[in-house]
Amino acid sequence: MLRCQGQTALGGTFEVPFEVAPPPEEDDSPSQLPSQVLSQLPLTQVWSKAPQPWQMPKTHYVALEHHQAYKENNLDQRLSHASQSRQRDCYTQNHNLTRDHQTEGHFYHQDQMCNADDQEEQAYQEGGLGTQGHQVHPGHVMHHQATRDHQIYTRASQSRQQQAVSHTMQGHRLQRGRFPVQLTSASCLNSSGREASAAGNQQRNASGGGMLRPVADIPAQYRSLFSQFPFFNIVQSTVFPDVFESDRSVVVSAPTGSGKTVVMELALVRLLITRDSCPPSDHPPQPARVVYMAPMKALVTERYLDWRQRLAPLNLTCAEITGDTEHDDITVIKNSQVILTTPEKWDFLTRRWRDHASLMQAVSLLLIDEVHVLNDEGRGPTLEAVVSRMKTIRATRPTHGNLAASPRLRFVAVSATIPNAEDVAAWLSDDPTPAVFHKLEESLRPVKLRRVVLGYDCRDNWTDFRFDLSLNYRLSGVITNYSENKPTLVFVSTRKAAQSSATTLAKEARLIRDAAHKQLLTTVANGLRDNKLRECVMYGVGFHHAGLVMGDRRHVEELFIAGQLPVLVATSTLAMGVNLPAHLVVVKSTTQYVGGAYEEYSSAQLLQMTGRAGRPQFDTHATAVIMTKNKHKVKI
Ligand SMILES: Nc1ncnc2c1ncn2[C@@H]1O[C@H](COP(=O)(O)OP(=O)(O)OP(=O)(O)O)[C@@H](O)[C@H]1O
Repeated sequence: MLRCQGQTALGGTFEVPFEVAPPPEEDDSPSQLPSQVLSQLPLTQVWSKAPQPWQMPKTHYVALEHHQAYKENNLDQRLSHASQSRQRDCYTQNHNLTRDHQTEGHFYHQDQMCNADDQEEQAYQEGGLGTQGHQVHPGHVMHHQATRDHQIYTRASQSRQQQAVSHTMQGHRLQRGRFPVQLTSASCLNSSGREASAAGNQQRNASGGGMLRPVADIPAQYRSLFSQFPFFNIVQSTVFPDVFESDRSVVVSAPTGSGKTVVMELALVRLLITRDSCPPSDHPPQPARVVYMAPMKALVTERYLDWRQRLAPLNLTCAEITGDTEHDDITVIKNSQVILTTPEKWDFLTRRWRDHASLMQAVSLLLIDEVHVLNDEGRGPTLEAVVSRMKTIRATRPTHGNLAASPRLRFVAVSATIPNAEDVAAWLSDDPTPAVFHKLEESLRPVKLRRVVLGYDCRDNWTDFRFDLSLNYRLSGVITNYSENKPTLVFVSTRKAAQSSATTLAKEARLIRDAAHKQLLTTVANGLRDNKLRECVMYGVGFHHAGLVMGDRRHVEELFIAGQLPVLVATSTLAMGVNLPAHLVVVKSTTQYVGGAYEEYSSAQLLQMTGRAGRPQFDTHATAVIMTKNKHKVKI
């Protein structure tokens, strides 16, 4: 009888007895982790990321005696990270693995290793790693092996695993699509309202739900869209069956930075595949169109710039149609397959839709980003009107013989902060095919986020403006304490505050790394139009708000994304979805000036702002610091 030990999220320990099944005699197919073990695991425990020995095919089965070598050599050691194939070689050659001789010279640095005591932290990171694919250490995922008294971790090369998934690794078979990352039961609620346990999840979805789906599951001609990573992350993999393998409308509520753009791209590819699958003779007069709607022009522009480039190889033409663009919008729509717009602009364009009925009826996919604006008193009604009108247009659509050639209008709505995803799904539903919803919890955020709330005194005679000003002088200390010398984004409520905070920081903080850094910043600063911005950038601080000319904004964004601008102070409008991620996010004061008075940020606004913390490509963890009045501290 073996025992698996570990720590729970609440700091307690757990111990689960289990037996290891003997290696399968005849059958080469993987067996499963004993269900009694799974059922006893704490909910917060992210479990193994690679096949356990008892899940491996016979030829991969590793007798426990070989693990004794690990155990004896590593009792007080940090954990070893070995590529799966190397491990197999080691095992079959019965190598004794020593600390410095692991994996035939493939020794991993101490800082890439973890201690069994850090199991929960590591498990969390691995959840992130699994979801990011390349997060903790590019190309590696964790293989988690329990022994009698000690947890031993090994790392398996992700690329090897991918090969295994595609059945090419040394001729051994692992089940396609069953990339071994399991969801914690508390973290996933599907539209049937059931929580799925790790084991239950596997059973629920034998086609691979609960496992990371490889990009190889997408037909080859569309894979270029997902070339940056080998696997869809845990959020994307969870919704994959509903988004990519069905035509139902879907609502996805998932944490900030969890890759919801890819979810929309999966729906887009699904539409292309459906269209491509039918003979050209069956096609209706208008080609199928996709409309992407986001509540902010900045977000639309960002998506347009990205998709224009990435969708071009798929022969898709994108068009950005917002209030800012001045051209014959209808002609532009006719000439494009993907239209990126705001609800307000689409509302305007579709009011007289009967004048261009066939054009509007050709919209087959409506992607709604940041769908939580439905809850916004000002903008919600417009979005609601647009969706209702699109439903009407859908209802009037002539049906062509071949459904694949003339797919129904499908809605895919995503957000990080939609509390009532089920209501939105019900609203988007179509009678024969009700929409599904997925609510994925914060624990699935790829980059773990630490939230710190700092309270400050506000004297009785101070106005909110005065309090806000006083925080300028605290910023430098907060950044020094929490940034780990990594890029920091500071959110403020007004343009004026952005400029004044940046100016104070430029005077107080020491952010220049060396002479070369100074030189680079000076060169960029000299190209900026705004005098104040120029002065600040020289000292490593930028500010960003709608009052700046577009060129200045772009330069500052690029400098920040490149990691050369240590601090960027921005107005809170930048928070929603715009991809300027930082290691540290500071929310300087929780009040904003609206309609002539100060009011507290809503929790959704705070979530959007703090959600910018954590750059999946660079960070395994991130920090968000919220600076507020002492009296408000408890409320946040
Ligand atoms: N499967 C994946 N593996 C690795 N990185 C990924 C994966 N999917 C997405 N990413 C990266 O994660 C980052 C965040 O993605 P995205 O902007 O789509 O998140 P989001 O959920 O829309 O966030 P927000 O709610 O903040 O707008 C991007 O840099 C993207 O390239």
